[in-house]
Amino acid sequence: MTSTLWGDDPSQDLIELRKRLDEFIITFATLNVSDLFPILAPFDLQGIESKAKEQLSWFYGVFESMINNRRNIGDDGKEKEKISKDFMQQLLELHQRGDDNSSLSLNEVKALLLDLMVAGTDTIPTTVEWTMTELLRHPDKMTKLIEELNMVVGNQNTMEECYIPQLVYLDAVIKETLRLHPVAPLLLPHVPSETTIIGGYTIPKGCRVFINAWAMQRDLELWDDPLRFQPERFLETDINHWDNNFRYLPFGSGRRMCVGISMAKKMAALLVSSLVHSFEWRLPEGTKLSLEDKFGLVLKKRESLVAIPIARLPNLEQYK
Ligand code: HEM
Repeated sequence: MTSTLWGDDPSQDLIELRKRLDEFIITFATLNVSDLFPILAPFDLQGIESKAKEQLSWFYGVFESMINNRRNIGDDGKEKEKISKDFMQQLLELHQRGDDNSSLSLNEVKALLLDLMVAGTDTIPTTVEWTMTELLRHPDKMTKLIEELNMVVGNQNTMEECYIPQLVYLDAVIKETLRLHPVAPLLLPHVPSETTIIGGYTIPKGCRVFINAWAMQRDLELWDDPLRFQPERFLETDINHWDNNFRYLPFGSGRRMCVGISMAKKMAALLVSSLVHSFEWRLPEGTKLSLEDKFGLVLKKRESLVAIPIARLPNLEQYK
């Protein structure tokens, strides 16, 4: 994720960055009484606001020093070429554009970098972990996926991105996992800019609205046998995250839906398919798979999945 955002900046301590990000996500997801009783907000009773400000200023300091490093890179062709494609460079170009309609302030650049780090870091590994858990719980679905991988990729090749469009069962497996285990179960809070009436309920301007996608995606009135892991349901119909019937919302909907969908779908598909194509997976003796989750900004497994990989490909060279 960080290499997509700002390439390989050797001045960054990635372990420290990851630790700080985990702490920031916890602060971000902590229930704040001021959100429920805005009159209490000035007192910051739990100290969440001051902590968040401190954490933000640490991240913004890191981004500022990276941006300054960028500015010090001269017109040396090689260096310029290396940084030209990363996200930070694209944002800085928008910052330097200087036209009022589309240029970004430096604070907006820093906020967007942090936004993408928070949104893109835990979501994909969590989706992969839930997918592998469901496949291990359902050996018949795992076998079907292995058969598809054998047919499309074959065991003489290594899984690569170019095979993804042909892996339709894999796509259905990931969609079904996101139906049962949406990583953002309540999406992100939305705030209407106008008072609206929806289904007879008045939603006042400025109030905070949470959408319970988790419950909608398990609703008996909307899905057949909703608690069953059944990827085939996505092969038989064309339910998709962009359709407008609002029963399947793993990436949200409308103008504020996830901006990372295409990266997320490709990375999750590449990771799951590489794991399943290259290895046979077994659970350690006596382990029972748990589906318990842990509520937070991202809906993670309560207990991490532990599984043992056994090489499946005939040629050990393929693992290098
Ligand atoms: C499987 C992985 C992912 C899932 C399930 C997911 C899901 C979501 C959901 C549900 C929202 C809130 C939408 C709403 O409230 O209507 C969201 C927002 C967002 N996501 Fe993702 N996401 C994933 C990966 C990513 C990645 C990899 C990135 C970045 C590269 C990303 C960037 C964002 C951003 C920036 C927003 C905020 C959009 C806005 O408020 O305008 N997401 N995502």
